[in-house]
Amino acid sequence: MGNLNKEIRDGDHPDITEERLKSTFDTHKMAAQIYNSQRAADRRNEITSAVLKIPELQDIKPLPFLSREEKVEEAARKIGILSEHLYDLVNVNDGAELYHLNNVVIGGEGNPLALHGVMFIPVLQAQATDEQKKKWLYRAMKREIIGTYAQTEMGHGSNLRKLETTATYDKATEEFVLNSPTTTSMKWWPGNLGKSTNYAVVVATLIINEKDYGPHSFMVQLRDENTHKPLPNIEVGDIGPKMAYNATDNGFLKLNHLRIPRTNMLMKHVKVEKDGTYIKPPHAKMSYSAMVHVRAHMNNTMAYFLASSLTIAVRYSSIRRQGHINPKEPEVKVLEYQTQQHRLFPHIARAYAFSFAGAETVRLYEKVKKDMESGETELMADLHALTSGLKSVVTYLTMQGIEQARQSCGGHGYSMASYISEIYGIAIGGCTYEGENMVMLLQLARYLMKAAKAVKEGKKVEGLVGYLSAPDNRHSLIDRTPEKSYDTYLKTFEHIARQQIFRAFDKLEKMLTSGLPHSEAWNKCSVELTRASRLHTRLFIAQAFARRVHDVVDFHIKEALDDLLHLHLNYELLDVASYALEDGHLCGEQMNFIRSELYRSLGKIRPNAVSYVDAWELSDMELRSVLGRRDGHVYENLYKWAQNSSLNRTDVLPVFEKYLKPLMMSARKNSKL
Ligand SMILES: CCCCCCC/C=C/C(=O)SCCNC(=O)CCNC(=O)[C@H](O)C(C)(C)COP(=O)(O)OP(=O)(O)OC[C@H]1O[C@@H](n2cnc3c(N)ncnc32)[C@H](O)[C@@H]1OP(=O)(O)O
Ligand SMILES: Cc1cc2nc3c(=O)[nH]c(=O)nc-3n(C[C@H](O)[C@H](O)[C@H](O)COP(=O)(O)OP(=O)(O)OC[C@H]3O[C@@H](n4cnc5c(N)ncnc54)[C@H](O)[C@@H]3O)c2cc1C
Repeated sequence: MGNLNKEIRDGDHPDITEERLKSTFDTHKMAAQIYNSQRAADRRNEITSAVLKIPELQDIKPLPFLSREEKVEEAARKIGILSEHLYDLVNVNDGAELYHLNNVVIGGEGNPLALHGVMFIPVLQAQATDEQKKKWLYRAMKREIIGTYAQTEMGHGSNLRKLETTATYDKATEEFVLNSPTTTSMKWWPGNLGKSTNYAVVVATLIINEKDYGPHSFMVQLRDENTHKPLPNIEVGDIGPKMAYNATDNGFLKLNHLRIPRTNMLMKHVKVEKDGTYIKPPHAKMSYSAMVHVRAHMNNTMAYFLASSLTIAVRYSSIRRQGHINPKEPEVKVLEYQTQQHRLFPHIARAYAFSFAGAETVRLYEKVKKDMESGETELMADLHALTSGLKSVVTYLTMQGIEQARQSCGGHGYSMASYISEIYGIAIGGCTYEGENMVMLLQLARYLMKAAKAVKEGKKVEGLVGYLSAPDNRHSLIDRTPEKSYDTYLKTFEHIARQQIFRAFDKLEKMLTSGLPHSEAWNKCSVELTRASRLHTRLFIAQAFARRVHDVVDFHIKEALDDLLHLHLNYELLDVASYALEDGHLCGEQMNFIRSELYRSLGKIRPNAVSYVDAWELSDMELRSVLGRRDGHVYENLYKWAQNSSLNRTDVLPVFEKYLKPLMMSARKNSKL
């Protein structure tokens, strides 16, 4: 039968092997849950193995030792090699496989084609007519052209209706004139816009006969296809170094009365006729599809970032020995400390939860995408609400989890050798891009307030907000049901979300009734509204986790996931319990029950801790972390890693002669006086 944990190898650090031998489940079968099928989990490993056999695809040196220019060049070099070998080597054939290939070979710091795949191609697929697809999409898919999605401006990102870049229709020439009239109207941030791309879908405010029709998408060629020089009337460049993600050239773009043909407006759903007649799309927000595409996939991206940092932290915690629990025994693995377990295990549960919630979200997204093809838009509002809430909650909780992982590695966590700080820097961009988190929570709140209004008017609501119409218990029964019956937990989460949604609703109504204009009342309620959105979203995540565990057939996998779910429900409930204590839904005794269940859960998770993270099957190449090495041999490799520092090239640096020696000489001279 072999070992249940598939990472066990001869020669590994005995402390990590000891952990793996305790596994109660097959880590590769667990990977099938995480990646949604055994086939997908197998393919990931096949792809990793194929990559490991190609020497040119390995990092030239650890990425933290590269300058920004070297990072950009290294990513482009690898993209070139990958493009040559993509099909013959590993036969990569879907988005998830490409994403994995990219993570292994290039990593999260970005590459010249990052936005090309993530937004440029999806926006053309969703918004281009068949004719436009022939012109640009197929060329883009073959990588004959490289594009990006240029929407955000220096002065406006969140409020799309105030974008200053204009696209004014000139009926006489059947052209749009694209113009950035001010400094703040420059496109600012789009990924790969700076140096890599030669095309962009530019989002600009459409003006016809002096009437503002709001943001619309236009295809703009930025650079000559052969020389890569910017075309006339176009100023384009890189916006400079960022907190992380520095292999990507996020850029600026100024358009100076640039003329493009009328047929460069993406017109699958919306049209401007030759005579300037505007034909509305079936749904006003269809042109926001590229953003919804990314938001729908962000749960999985964030789960991946969180899982990466936890793999590093948990593996390291299993070989790091420091201090004693029993003074008569040797120093313990730091993973034995309850505080370490409490710091890490709930985040492991969250990473699993995000990935299960992510799978449900992608399914809904695929359905809505298909519906939209035929002009059917009924589920767009549900999808927008769901992705807005999840995007905000998941990125925020991921940020918390990664930082806990870093701190759990002590001093070495602060070194780039852990690579956690880079993962953190990349991941937290997600709190901002694709809609700043507060802004998106308030989008969900609009949907929740509509549902609350309907319930108050005696109507029944269904779907994601169905629980608002369902019967509610005055008091939670959480400590009065058999173990592993999660319904009472979920009912308590429902109660908490429902109470907060109606609290926000009542506050808003009261202000409106007192005569306050809607936008002012909304602003005065907005903290309460964002709370409602967070609680609704956290309920959805818990439900998605429970649904997945319910559906698992394999006994050992189900049992292991059940333990994680139990931890998740108790930890998350403690985190939001004040809402339920406020109205007496939970009492002090029940809080004690939840706390003791949480501590019991930590103990249950402990023997499988390394196996839970191993099940993500993240190779050393993609983790890029000395602390997170699969074999556990951290210390000797930390020393080797430090040898890469350019400061170690010579024993004495020129700064010694230049500054330090004179400083010390003069100090010595002064002390002799
Ligand atoms: C690993 C690293 C990878 C890095 C890749 C990073 C790539 C990053 C790319 C980007 O960041 S691209 C730029 C992203 N920018 C944003 O996300 C901007 C955020 N702002 C918006 O999306 C919109 O401005 C807004 C906040 C949604 C508001 O839009 P608008 O002003 O037009 O609408 P409202 O008046 O607020 O709402 C009207 C109505 O429309 C509904 N609605 C809005 N969006 C959608 C949608 N996408 N689908 C369906 N419905 C939508 C909204 O709910 C309102 O409905 P009602 O309440 O009136 O019924
Ligand atoms: C790494 C990264 C990659 C990016 N890639 C791209 C890209 O490829 N293409 C692209 O077009 N853009 C890109 N962006 C830009 C990104 O989408 C925007 O920065 C983002 O949407 C936030 O908009 P903003 O910068 O205008 O923030 P602001 O709106 O200025 O936010 C500032 C503060 O104001 C608050 N705020 C704003 N409006 C409201 C409101 N209505 N109610 C309450 N509070 C509000 C926010 O909550 C926040 O606290 C990227 C950004 C980053 C960081």
